[in-house]
Amino acid sequence: MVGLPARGKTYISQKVCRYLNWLGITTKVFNVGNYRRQLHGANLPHSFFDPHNSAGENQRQEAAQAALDDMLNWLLHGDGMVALYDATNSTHKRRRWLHDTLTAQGIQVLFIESICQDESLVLANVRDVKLSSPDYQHMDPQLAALDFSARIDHYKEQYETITEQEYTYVKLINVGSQNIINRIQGYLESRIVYYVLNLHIQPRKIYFSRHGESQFNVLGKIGGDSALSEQGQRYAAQLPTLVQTHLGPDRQLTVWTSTMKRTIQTAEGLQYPKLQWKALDELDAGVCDGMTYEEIEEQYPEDYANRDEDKFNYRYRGGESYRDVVLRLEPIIMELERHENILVIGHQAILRCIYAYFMNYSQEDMPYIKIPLHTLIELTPKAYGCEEKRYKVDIDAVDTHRPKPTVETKKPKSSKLAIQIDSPSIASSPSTSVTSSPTGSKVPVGASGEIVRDFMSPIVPISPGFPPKDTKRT
Ligand SMILES: O=P(O)(O)OC[C@H]1O[C@@](CO)(OP(=O)(O)O)[C@@H](O)[C@@H]1O
Repeated sequence: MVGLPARGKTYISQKVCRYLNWLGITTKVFNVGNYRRQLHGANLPHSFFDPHNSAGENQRQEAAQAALDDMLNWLLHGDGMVALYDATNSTHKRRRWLHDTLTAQGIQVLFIESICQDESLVLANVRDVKLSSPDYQHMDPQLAALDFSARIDHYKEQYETITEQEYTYVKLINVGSQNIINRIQGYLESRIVYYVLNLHIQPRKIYFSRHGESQFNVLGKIGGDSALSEQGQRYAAQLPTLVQTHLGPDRQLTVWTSTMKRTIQTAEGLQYPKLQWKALDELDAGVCDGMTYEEIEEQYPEDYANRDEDKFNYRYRGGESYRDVVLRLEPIIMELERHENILVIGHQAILRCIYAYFMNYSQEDMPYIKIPLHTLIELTPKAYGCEEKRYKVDIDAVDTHRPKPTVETKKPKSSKLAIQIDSPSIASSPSTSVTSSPTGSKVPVGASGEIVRDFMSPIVPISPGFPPKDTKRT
């Protein structure tokens, strides 16, 4: 990261970290401020950051070195794939040191610089985030704000924006009003850049609701494309008032559904623009589609046990795993980041994956998150996470949640574990097969006239022709 204090560097680092971990790319943030507090204590006066204070300068370099050592250790000897080095890194000298140390170890470096000239945004960030940091605990907020702006001034004295044309970098100027990218190479860098370009900080709400109870839900059958049950229809009828009550009148909202009957019917009464996404269709249960869990256990006992063993990676025969679903939901995450108020009317597995991204759940816990029927979930993105509220509607519905099996309830482990390690195309176990459905329909218009967006279609094209890069890590 590169930028003056209070330019959203920590926010961006944490978002990128969450996004990459969600995709299965082991990522960690190394925040130099935390090392500085550990080594030299919090509550340091702004003079500590004065570039003419050589003692302070040395101590800051000590913290920077300690963070870099840990980061290198984690990347080279731990399981780290991507690390975010969260500090101001605001001089050519500091960046040269970082760049040379990292590239000498075969680590690919991408600088993300955040520039914000809008003083009101900077002040809001100081007020909302910085004053509650351990640096200013027990301090009068007004004095703390003055101290922090004096700290920013010290950094401004030395600040050098990135001009090093030989480096790979992205500059984010005034939260998306202008972006500059330089020498971006390879898939991972492109993904990260594409992601940060979609981030915004406008206040907004993200709503999730499963479809109303379906006829298959009542029968205990999974998958299918059944219509709503009577109770489900009652939920659909109440949803518009529920949404309006919590969103507020006259507020804009876009409603996303899958292409399946149960979500489309649930959205029917909502008077907002709607969009159907193929990518939001429920996890494809392959040969088990339309069966109850009991029937699956009877007819495919090994598969049943294997799913309990590793639910995230287990791929239904001819269907999908949660891991597959995460990959096909990536464009949805990009679009969710880009948009303002959104209501996603989805399915159990789909909403678990999206919710896990926002609420930072591990891949292991993701398939067991409780997303009950007839409940509206409201997320309000804040500086470093989301605030959550759940509104349960008083209309009975079946409970489709199956808890994580404990050691006692687990079936004996099968010798033929159907685990998919990476992408669908490299599945090797005979009991796994590549899914056919998520390539999805290319039909642009849905049955009821809405636009259907295939999950593979890019929303903003990434410039082609980035030169290929070697196997170095970022
Ligand atoms: O991964 P598990 O826990 O099986 O949950 C996913 C299942 O949830 C269900 C309900 O059991 O979703 P939905 O209500 O959207 O139909 C199934 O269709 C789907 O296979």
